[in-house]
Amino acid sequence: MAMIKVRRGRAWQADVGIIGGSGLYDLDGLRQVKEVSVRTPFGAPSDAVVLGELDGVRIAFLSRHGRGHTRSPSEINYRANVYALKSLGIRRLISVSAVGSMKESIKPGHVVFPDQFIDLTKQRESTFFEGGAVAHVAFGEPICPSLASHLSSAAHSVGATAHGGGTYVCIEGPQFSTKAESRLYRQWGVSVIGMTNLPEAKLAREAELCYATIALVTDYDCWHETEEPVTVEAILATLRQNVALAKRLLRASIPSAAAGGECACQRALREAIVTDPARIPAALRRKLAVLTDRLSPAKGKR
Ligand SMILES: CSC[C@H]1O[C@H](OP(=O)(O)O)[C@H](O)[C@@H]1O
Ligand SMILES: Nc1ncnc2[nH]cnc12
Repeated sequence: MAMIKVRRGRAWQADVGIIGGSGLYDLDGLRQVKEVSVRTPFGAPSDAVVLGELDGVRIAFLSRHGRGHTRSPSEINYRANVYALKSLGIRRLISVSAVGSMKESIKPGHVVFPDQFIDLTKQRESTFFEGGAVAHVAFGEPICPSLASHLSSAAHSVGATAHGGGTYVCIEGPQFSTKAESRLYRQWGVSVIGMTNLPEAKLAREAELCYATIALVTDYDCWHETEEPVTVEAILATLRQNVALAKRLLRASIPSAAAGGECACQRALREAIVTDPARIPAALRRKLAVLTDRLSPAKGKR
């Protein structure tokens, strides 16, 4: 396996990053595949990044929990994952995730493209900016509407039953919710429940990446009166049927997603860093360079 330390001299540039969640540990149809073990100043990503070409688009694929599913949602180093993909040059990041449904009409086997989040996590590192550099990015629209619309169009073309929009409540886990919690989230009007996407979306925004999620519905959590409460066994059984669909959907969406123009997500840091640059220690500036290089006067502040 190639070992690369990616900082400024980027050896291989990808267009689109994909983070595969539960059940999606690889991609079909990738050509000229190589694996790279990316080191980041935030530690090690969940696994090696798989690089390759899919229908002419350069892809960087990372398994969120690691191949073999070795990291729980609380143990995933989201910062290293997003930083590693950013350092490979991607501008768009597609997440694929298993979720529970919080509405009767959203059935196991369906696909949801959430556009909002509620954060109930408790112990996640969800910013790159700390220790002497402070940034506050806008997060009112946490999902890139343009990327989500490419995914949603592709969903129809591959025959998926898809729901556009909806709120994803992100719990800490790894335990599933209690019935009281599940009923409460339903009162909040959320559409789906999961344990991973919120820190990733925050970090993607700080990394100026367009981010959108393909949420594969696997269960009705534990609120449903007549369905069995969620179990891992049931989730994996539904995923076995759905992963092929998710792969087809990815393949159908990637060419148009990659061809999309620049959008506001890719300028998220422009007005966000409040710290006086003269006060940011040189070592921290180097650590953040992959994220902030574009903003330095030499590269032209857009
Ligand atoms: C294995 S079921 C619970 C697990 O699945 C989801 O993960 P991901 O978003 O990576 O597909 C959920 O958030 C839990 O981590
Ligand atoms: N019911 C559920 N709760 C949390 N995460 C999930 N991932 C898939 N189903 C889930």
